[in-house]
Amino acid sequence: MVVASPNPSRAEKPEAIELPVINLSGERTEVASLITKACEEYGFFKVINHGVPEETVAAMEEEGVSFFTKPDVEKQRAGPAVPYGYGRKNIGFNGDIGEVEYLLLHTNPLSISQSSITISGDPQKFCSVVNGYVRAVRGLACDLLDLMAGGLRVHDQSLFSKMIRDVESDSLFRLNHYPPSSFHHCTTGAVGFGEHTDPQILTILRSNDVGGLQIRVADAVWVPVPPDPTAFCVNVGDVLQLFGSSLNQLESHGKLVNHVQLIKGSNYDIGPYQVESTNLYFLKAMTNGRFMSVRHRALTNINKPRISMAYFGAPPLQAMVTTPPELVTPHSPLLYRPFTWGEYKRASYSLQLGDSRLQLFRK
Ligand SMILES: O=C(O)CCC(=O)C(=O)O
Ligand SMILES: [Fe+2]
Repeated sequence: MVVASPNPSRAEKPEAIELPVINLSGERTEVASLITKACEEYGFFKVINHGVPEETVAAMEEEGVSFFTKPDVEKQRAGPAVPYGYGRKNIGFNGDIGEVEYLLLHTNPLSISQSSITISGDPQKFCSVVNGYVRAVRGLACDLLDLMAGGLRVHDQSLFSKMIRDVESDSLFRLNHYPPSSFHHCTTGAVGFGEHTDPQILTILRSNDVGGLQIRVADAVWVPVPPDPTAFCVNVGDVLQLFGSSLNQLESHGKLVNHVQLIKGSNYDIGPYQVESTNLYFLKAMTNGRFMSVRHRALTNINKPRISMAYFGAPPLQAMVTTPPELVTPHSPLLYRPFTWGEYKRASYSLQLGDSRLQLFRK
C-alpha cells in the first residue's frame, strides 16, 4: 500500500472525493457487484433510491435540531453519556475531545423509550420518531448486507444482516451536532469528531447540507466528502472487514491509493511516498479483510451548524464474529481469530478513538 510520508506539507486541502453512488433500484445482481466493489476499493459509498421516506429523515432531523437548540441545563438532563445519553466534547472514556455535542442511543425500543424521557418534552413523539427512523435505516442496512453477502458469494446471504435483525442486536444511533466554528471564535473548521474507524458492522450516515465529513486516504491525507442530503453515506465497520484477507488484497485498494496519486500529481505536495508495511490505516474483520473499514473524521463548518445522524448496525454482545469459511482460502488465509462482539466492544471502549483495535485480534 502506498502512503504519504508522515510530515506532509499542504496535505490539508486535497480535492473532494466522489464516492461511488449506488442506485438501489437497479438490477440486483449488478447492484450487489457494484456495492462489493465499492466496499473493496473505498470502504465508503452513497446510496440513492434507498426507500427511506424523506419525511422519516426530516422528522428525525427536526427532533435533533429541537433538542440541540435547547438551553444547556435542559440538555444536561439527558446526560452524561455513560455510555448512552447526551454528551458534549468528551467522546468515550479515554480523553477524546471534539467540538461536538451528541445524543447516543441504544436502538433497543425499551432503551429508546427510557432515554426519551429526559431528552424531550414530548417523549412519546421523540420515541416514535426515533423508532421510525431506526426501523427504516435498519431495513436499508439489512438490504445492503444481503447484497454484500451475495456479492461476496457467501452461501447464507442473510449471514451478516441477521446479526442486526436479532432482537438483542447491540446497534446504536447517534445524533451529532457540530456548532459553527465561529461560535468558538475560530476562523477555520475545528475537529468535531476525531479520526477513527467505526467498530460495528456497517454505518448508515446522513447529514444536513453542511460539509465536514472527511476520509483518510493515507497517512495525514484527508479528503472531504461533499454533503448530499438526498443520499445516505454508507461505510464498512471493523466487524464487516473481519467477515471477508490476505495481504495481497490489502495492497489492492486501488481507488483510494489512486486518489493519493492524483493528489501527488496535482498541486498538492504530500512529500515522498513510502510503502506501508503494516495495516494501520485500513482495518478490516467479517470479510477477512476484503472490505475496508476506513478512517474518517468530521470537522466543524466555519459558519453553519452541522447535524449528522449515524446508525451503527452491530451484532448481539454474545455473538461470535468470525469469517465465513468460504472466504478463507490458501490465497486468503484467516486473518483474525474469532471473538465475540462484546469482547471487541470492550477493547474499543478501553482505547482512544484513533487507536487501532482490530489488530489486537490478528492471528
Ligand atoms: O458527523 C459525521 O459526519 C461523522 C460522524 C461519525 O463518524 C460517527 O459518529 O462515528
Ligand atoms: Fe464514524
